[in-house]
Amino acid sequence: MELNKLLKGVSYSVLQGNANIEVKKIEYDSRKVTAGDVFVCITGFQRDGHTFAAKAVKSGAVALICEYVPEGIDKEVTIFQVENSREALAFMAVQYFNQPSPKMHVIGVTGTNGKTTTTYLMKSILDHMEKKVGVVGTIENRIGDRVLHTERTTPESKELQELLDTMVKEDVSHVVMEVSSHSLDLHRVDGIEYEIGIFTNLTQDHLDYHKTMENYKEAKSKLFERAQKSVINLDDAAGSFMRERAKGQVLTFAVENDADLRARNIEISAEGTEFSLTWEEKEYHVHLSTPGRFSVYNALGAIGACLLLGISMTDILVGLKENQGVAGRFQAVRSKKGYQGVVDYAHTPDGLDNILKTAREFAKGRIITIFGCGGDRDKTKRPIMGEIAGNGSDYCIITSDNPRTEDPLTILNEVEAGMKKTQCPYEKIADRRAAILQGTKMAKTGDVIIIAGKGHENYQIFKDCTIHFDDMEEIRKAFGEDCI
Ligand SMILES: CC(=O)N[C@H]1[C@@H](OP(=O)(O)OP(=O)(O)OC[C@H]2O[C@@H](n3ccc(=O)[nH]c3=O)[C@H](O)[C@@H]2O)O[C@H](CO)[C@@H](O)[C@@H]1O[C@H](C)C(=O)N[C@@H](C)C(=O)N[C@H](CCC(=O)O)C(=O)O
Ligand SMILES: Nc1ncnc2c1ncn2[C@@H]1O[C@H](COP(=O)(O)OP(=O)(O)OP(=O)(O)O)[C@@H](O)[C@H]1O
Ligand SMILES: N[C@H](CCC[C@H](N)C(=O)O)C(=O)O
Ligand SMILES: [Mg+2]
Repeated sequence: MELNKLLKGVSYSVLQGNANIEVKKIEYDSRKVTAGDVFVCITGFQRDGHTFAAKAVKSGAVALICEYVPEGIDKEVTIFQVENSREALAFMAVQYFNQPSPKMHVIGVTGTNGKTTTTYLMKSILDHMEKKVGVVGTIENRIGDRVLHTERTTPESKELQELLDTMVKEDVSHVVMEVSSHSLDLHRVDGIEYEIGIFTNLTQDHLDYHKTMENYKEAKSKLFERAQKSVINLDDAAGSFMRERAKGQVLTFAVENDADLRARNIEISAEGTEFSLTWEEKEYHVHLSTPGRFSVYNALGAIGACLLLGISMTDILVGLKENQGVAGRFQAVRSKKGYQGVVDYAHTPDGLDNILKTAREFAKGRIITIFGCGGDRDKTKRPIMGEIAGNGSDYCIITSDNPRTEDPLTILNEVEAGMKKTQCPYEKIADRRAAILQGTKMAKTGDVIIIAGKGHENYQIFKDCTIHFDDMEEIRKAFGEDCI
C-alpha cells in the first residue's frame, strides 16, 4: 500500500524521501520488521522506539514515522514526522485494514468495573438473535465460537484493526468490545466508529497510570464523544459528566435515580437476581443468573444497548436468561459440608465492596475472604481494599495476587495496613494455594469463602516466572471429595 494513503487523516510533514513509496506492512516493534515495512517509532514509558529506528532500517524498513528525527538514518529512507506516533499508528492501521469498524455494529463498553460482564450479557442476547458476534476483552477475544488468546483488555491499535478486519472477513455482524481507559488515552481505539458506547461506572483504579481520578474520568469520556449513541449509568457520580460529553442519542439507566431504564423490586439470592423494569409503558420481569445489585447495573447497560440496536425487550430478556454467568465472575462452588466458595475477579475497592455486600445478603454463616492486590499496579488501592475486606468479612486471609516484579510480602503488608483499621481477625499467607486450603479448613456449614482478585485468570505472575494457577481449580481441589 502507498504510504501517503496509509496516512489519510493524519497531519504530517515529509522530512525526507518519497511520500508515494509502497510499504508492505506496518510495524511498531523493531523486532518484527521485515523488508519493505514502515516502522512507527513510539515514545514509550519504558523505552523510546526512535532509538530502534536504525535497527528497523537494517531489518528492511523503507520508511519511518517519527515524532522527531532519529539519529543515523540513511538519506534513502523516507521519514514522516507526526505529532503523536501512537495516534498515527491507529489511523494507519485503520487504512491498512480497510476501515473495518463501520462494516459492523461496534458496541464499546467502558467503566472501572463490569465491562467484561456487560459484553457477555450482550453476547448472550445477540446469540439468541442468531447474530455472529465478535468479542474483544479481558478474558479472550472471540470470533463467533472461535476463541483467540489475548494479553490485554484492549489490544494495541494495529492488532485491534487486524482483528476487526478478520471479523469482517468472517461475517461478524456485531462486535462487543471492552474499551479500557489506557486504550482511550493511548490512542489504541482511535479511528474506530462506535455505534454505541456504554458507561458502567467510575471508581478508583489505575491511579498508577492516570495519577488523578479527573484524568481517569477524562480518558473514559472520550468514548462518549465518539460514539453515535450512548448508554449511561446515572447512579454513578460520573454519569452526568459522561452524558454531557455524549455527542449523540443518550439512553440512561439507574436504580436510585430517575432514568429511561429503571430497575425496581430487586431481589437477590444465592442463585441470581430478579428485578422489574418498565419500558414503553409495559412492565417486564428480568432474571439474571448472577447475584448482586451490581449485576442489575450490568444488565441495564446491556439491555439499553440492545434496545438501541432495535432488539425487542422480549427477545432481550430471553437472551439474558440464557446467560449462565461469566467465567470468574461470582462463580460458586459448593461443598457437601454445607459451605461454599465464590471465585470473583473483584480487584478494585468498589468491586470488592460489592461482592462482599452481595455475599452478606445470602450467607447463612461467616464470610471468609481470601484476597490480595496485584504488583506493579495502583498501590493506593491496597490499604483501601484491606479496610473494605475487613469491614465486610468475618475473617480474612491476605494473600498474593499477581506480585509481578514486586516483593509479595511488601504488598501483603500494604493491604494489612487497611485491615488493621477494622476489627476483623485475619492472617497473612503469601502462598495463594496455602491460603485457599486454610480458608477451606476453617469453613463451617453456612459459611461463604470469597476468593477475590483473579477470577478467570489461570496464571500467577512472579518476578522471575509465570506459573499455572487457577482459583476455581484450587477451591475444587481444596473441597476434595466433598466438592459438589
Ligand atoms: C502502560 C501501558 O499501557 N503500556 C503499553 C505501552 O508500553 P510502553 O510505552 O512501556 O512500551 P515500551 O516498552 O516503552 O516500548 C516503546 C516502543 O518501543 C518499541 N520497541 C521496544 C523494544 C525493541 O527492541 N524494539 C522496539 O521497537 C516497542 O514496540 C514500543 O513501540 O505500549 C506497549 C505497546 O503497545 C503496550 O504493550 C504496553 O502495555 C503494557 C504491557 C501493559 O501492561 N498495559 C496495561 C497496563 C494495560 O494496557 N491495561 C489496560 C487496562 C486493563 C483493564 O483495566 O482491564 C488494557 O487495556 O489491557
Ligand atoms: N457494575 C459493577 N459495579 C461494581 N462492581 C462490579 C460490577 N460488575 C462487576 N463488578 C465486580 O468487578 C469484577 C470485575 O468485573 P468485570 O470483569 O466485568 O469488570 P471489568 O470492567 O471488565 O474489569 P477489567 O478492568 O479488569 O477489565 C467482578 O468480578 C465483580 O466483583
Ligand atoms: N485489568 C486489571 C486486572 C487486574 C487483575 C489482578 N489480578 C491483578 O493482576 O492486579 C489490571 O491489569 O490492572
Ligand atoms: Mg474486563
